[in-house]
Amino acid sequence: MAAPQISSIDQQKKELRDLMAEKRRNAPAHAEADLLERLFKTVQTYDAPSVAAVWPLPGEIDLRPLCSRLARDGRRVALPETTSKGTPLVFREWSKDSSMLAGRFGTSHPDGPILVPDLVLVPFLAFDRKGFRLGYGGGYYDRTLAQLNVPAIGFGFAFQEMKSIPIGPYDIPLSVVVTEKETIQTGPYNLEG
Ligand SMILES: Nc1nc2c(c(=O)[nH]1)N(C=O)[C@@H](CNc1ccc(C(=O)N[C@@H](CCC(=O)O)C(=O)O)cc1)CN2
Ligand SMILES: Nc1ncnc2c1ncn2[C@@H]1O[C@H](COP(=O)(O)OP(=O)(O)OP(=O)(O)O)[C@@H](O)[C@H]1O
Repeated sequence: MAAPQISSIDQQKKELRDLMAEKRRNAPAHAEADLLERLFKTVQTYDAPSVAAVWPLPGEIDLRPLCSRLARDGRRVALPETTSKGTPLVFREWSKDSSMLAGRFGTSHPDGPILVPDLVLVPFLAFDRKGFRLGYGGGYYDRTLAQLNVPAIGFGFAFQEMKSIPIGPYDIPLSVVVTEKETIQTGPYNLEG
């Protein structure tokens, strides 16, 4: 039987994914709190009534304290439900009393109504200064952002920066990338949303 064809971009992405997952396991402790603080301040510059965050997978940056803070600040908070492969994410409203349901690939989503966000916080394994990112390879955020057309704020640690991320035909650049060290304006939406 012939081996499955993997494009060279997909192969490069797989190698970067393995490297960045390893680096993230060694992240310093204070960096995460610094990142959440900067991310909160960045969200505050957007006039977005509803903000999509993510519920952490093991080893990921934990946005749960930020979710609570955004809700207290008067934003509606949405979290993604991981839909079947090849379809955009669906976002569901979260509040501190929400029950969480188990979803695909170990993800969790709130047992709440669908809420279309005005701003999306996007996780990544690696990013570059043009706003391109490397995710888990599901293509979920690219499909979702293509459909929503709202600003996307990427968040991660400074060491996740790469000189250049291999770009595929569907990759949509982030508007801003927030790390524990800086807030990098990358895309066309910038601060005005
Ligand atoms: N916390 C969190 N939630 C998130 C994401 C994320 O990166 N972090 N996503 C960001 O997109 C979406 C979920 N995307 C994911 C895509 C693939 C896999 C995954 O583990 N895939 C397996 C095998 C897939 C398969 O069976 O084909 C793997 O890659 O080994 C996990 C999450 C939405 N929710
Ligand atoms: N809008 C789209 N329409 C069709 N295919 C797409 C679209 N967006 C992404 N894909 C495909 O999905 C696959 C995975 O994409 P990619 O490697 O960019 O995922 P990722 O951004 O790393 O993952 P994620 O967004 O889930 O974190 C690729 O084969 C890509 O071509």
